[in-house]
Amino acid sequence: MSNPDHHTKSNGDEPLIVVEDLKTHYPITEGWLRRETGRIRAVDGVSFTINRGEVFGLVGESGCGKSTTAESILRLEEPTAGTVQFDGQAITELTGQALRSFRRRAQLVVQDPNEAFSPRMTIGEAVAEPLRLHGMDDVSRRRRLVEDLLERVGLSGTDADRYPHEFSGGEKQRISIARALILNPDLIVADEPTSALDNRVEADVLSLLDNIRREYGISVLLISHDLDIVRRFCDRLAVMYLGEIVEKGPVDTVLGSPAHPYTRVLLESVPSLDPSDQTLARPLTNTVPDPSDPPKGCRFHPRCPEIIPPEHVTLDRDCWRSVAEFHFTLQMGELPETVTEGNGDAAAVRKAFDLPQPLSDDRAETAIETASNAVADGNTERANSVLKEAFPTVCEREVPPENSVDGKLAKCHLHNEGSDNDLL
Ligand SMILES: Nc1ncnc2c1ncn2[C@@H]1O[C@H](COP(=O)(O)OP(=O)(O)OP(=O)(O)O)[C@@H](O)[C@H]1O
Repeated sequence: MSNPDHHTKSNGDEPLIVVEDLKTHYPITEGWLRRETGRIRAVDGVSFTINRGEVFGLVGESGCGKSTTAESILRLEEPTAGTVQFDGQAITELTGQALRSFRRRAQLVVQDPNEAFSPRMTIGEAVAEPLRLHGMDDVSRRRRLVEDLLERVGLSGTDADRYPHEFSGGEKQRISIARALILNPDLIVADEPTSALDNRVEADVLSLLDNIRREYGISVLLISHDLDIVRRFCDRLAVMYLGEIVEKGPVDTVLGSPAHPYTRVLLESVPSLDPSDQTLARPLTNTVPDPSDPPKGCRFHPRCPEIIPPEHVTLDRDCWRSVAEFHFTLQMGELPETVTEGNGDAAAVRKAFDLPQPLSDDRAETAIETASNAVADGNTERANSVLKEAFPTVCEREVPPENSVDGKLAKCHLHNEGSDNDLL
């Protein structure tokens, strides 16, 4: 691309972006003195790298911290801790000219192109605006660059004189991409770039992004909750849950043979003929915990269909899953409609959770009997404490390390070195 603002891109093999233990917390305040009473731990210790010219995907349910991660990388949010290196420089230390250069080299494409343009500015003016702001005063030169870029994103040079309302959503997103490209960036952050578009246009816009990164060697951070999009367009990805990355690695291996139970839940179906495997793709509980008070140990443990039983428990997998579902459903306050606390019907409690009577493990049976009686007596607090004491799990007790599993990293106790939990 001929661009006077062109900077020399480093061709080193080192990654373009290195994020280390990044934390971005939002304070929760109270009263007119705005006293801090807590913190939303939107991003809570994430590490990953983005290589030059690659598309890196960040996936996870709404609210898991994807946008906050992106905003922290772009310095739109101030990180609470950790570092982000961009081409070897810590972005939080940039000031003056270096900061301006960074702003030019890292561009954002937002979700909704309908909100990205002023209705009073022509498309040409909008696309040229970053050039003007960065000091290029030569109007005809700006115009040439804009026309060239509009053609590259599949529009015509003469479209520069038209206004945003004359374009469809997909065309507007192409124009947003042209605007992001005009300063010859090294990184484009695309935050759910097609969520406001219909499926047909979505594929066109994503193919455009893909072509552009191939043509210009630009890195793309693609944020999406849609695993199909990530599968088609990304080289590597990170899966986020409650402010943490639970699994990361090449797209083929992470989505082809996910190592983390949460990734399996996101994928929804385990490719297996064994129907009991299907239950492993369904979370134990539905509520995503509050990011200001995340669960101890593994943050996914109250929902994890593959939660590890205590060593002394000898139940088979399905039965243990029923016990765990009872335990955490009660803890999260999600009892099914068929269970009425305090109605004296302990059998209904067992039935609702598919807990056979008696269980094959005596200690487990005693605990389940006591806990279901406590629910039937309306004493869920006692039921909770009985279950907590009877079924201690490493998943609740300890924060899992990042374990390497067949070319991916998974933050899960199932893959701890020396663990035979893979057999579960
Ligand atoms: N400016 C803010 N102030 C306070 N809390 C915030 C702010 N921005 C985000 N949050 C909270 O931080 C958490 C992470 O939000 P974030 O938008 O990063 O998640 P996300 O994965 O991008 O979700 P979505 O897909 O819905 O955009 C959420 O609990 C959200 O409510």
